[in-house]
Amino acid sequence: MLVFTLIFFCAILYYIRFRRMRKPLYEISEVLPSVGDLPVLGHTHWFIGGPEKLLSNIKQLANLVDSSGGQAQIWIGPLLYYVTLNPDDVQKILENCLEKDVSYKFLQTWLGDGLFVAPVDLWKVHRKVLLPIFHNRIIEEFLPTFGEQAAVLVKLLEEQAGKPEFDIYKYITSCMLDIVFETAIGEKMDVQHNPDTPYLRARSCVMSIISMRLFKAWLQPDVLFNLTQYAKIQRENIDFTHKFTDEVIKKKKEQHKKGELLKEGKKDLLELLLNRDFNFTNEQLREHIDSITIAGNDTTALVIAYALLLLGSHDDAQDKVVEELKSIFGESDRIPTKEDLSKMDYLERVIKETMRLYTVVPIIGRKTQKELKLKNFTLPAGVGCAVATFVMHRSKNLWGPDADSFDPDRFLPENSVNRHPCAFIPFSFGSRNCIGRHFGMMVMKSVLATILRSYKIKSKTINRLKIEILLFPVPGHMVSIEKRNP
Ligand code: HEM
Repeated sequence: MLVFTLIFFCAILYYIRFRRMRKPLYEISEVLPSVGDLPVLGHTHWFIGGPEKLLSNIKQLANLVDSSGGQAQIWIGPLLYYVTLNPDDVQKILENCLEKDVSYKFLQTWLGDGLFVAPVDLWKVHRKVLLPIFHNRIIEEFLPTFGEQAAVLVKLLEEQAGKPEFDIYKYITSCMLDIVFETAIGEKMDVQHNPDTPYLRARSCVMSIISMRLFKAWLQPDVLFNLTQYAKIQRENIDFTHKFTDEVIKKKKEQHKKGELLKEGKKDLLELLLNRDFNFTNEQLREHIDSITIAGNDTTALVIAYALLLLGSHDDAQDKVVEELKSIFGESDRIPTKEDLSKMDYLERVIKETMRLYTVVPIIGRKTQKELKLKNFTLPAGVGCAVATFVMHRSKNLWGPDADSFDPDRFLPENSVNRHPCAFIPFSFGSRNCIGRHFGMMVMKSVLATILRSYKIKSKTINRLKIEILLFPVPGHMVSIEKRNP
């Protein structure tokens, strides 16, 4: 009885302390608008269901937020989030809140303190060291790799030419894996010819478990997750992927020490990091390299595949891209150069419009570290901020009544002059934006230009989407292709 009374009192004391520590959150919660919440549950019920249901729930909730003034509080279990669709507030959040939200902790088990998830103090130091290796001048050195791998892709796609529709995403993601591995670590993986390796299986297994955990409330507490078989499977597969990168780093460091790496000419990102005057530990190197190869692969592959789906259902836009490519390349089948890419204005607008309509990183999560003064409220420290880019990118308030339709010319300079800098943020915004955005734009242009010079694409419109960390179409990226110059 005594023990029970003691536990009871301890629990009460803990609860009082917990409430007191979180007093500022409850105070702001009194004034922030709320929509779609239930007593006790808050908004947790909106985040239950499979990946497709989840996306449609989030869209419904966002519509409620939009129609009630564009900002609201969302409670997921004990976590308070502020959601705003107002670009001024989004700009303040992305410029001032550099700490990632707690939901990124599931990625941290894998990527440690890699740039993508690093705590802000460490991130500040490491971002400065990594920034120069993503300079345009360096990315331009990778153009031959982009072109060569895109040519392999075009060759492999021959097996589908003239046949019924197929999922083109698996071809593109293999091509992007080859590009990202060669440019990041100098390894020619040849995934395009060998898509089923133990390393790639391990990688996709970890991705699926993390994605599942992110949206299944009961798998989130470590104590519960560790009781499931997923915990063991995740550990084994993470260890496997870590071992792979560790071995590459060990080999490269030895070559670096012995002076065996080329002094001049093209270098991969890992070599460039070893050349920086900064002593990364092997573990930090692995965390950065893994973050880069993971953040740079599916994102770019998805945008390329969505662009093909959109062009496949908009013949006029596809014809315009092909005309532009003809004016640049004529009959030549050369690999795109820096000058070629700089002339692809219409293709660039197509890519931007694709990223607006299909924002592959649909939500960005940050956390206030200190008080943040917004237009109507001052948020205390410790509030999660959810920036729903995929909702903002289709907002009729920001993009007009035809926000849902495909119109690359929205991105003509004359149509963009009055646009808010945070109305279109597929690569996020502020100092913690995507470090690989120039890499991404160049690789997407190179690969799309190479595919579209060889094939005519046909597709139906996309009507079912799901969220699995990134934004995927439920039926896959189904297209049919025909050779342009058989
Ligand atoms: C279409 C292509 C891409 C899109 C849409 C994209 C989008 C994004 C977004 C939205 C963020 C911020 C995420 C957040 O704050 O939660 C981000 C960060 C990041 N991206 Fe990208 N990305 C793309 C391509 C790439 C590429 C090609 C690389 C590397 C080769 C890359 C590496 C990174 C890294 C390392 C970060 C973390 C940056 C930091 O926290 O300082 N991304 N990306």
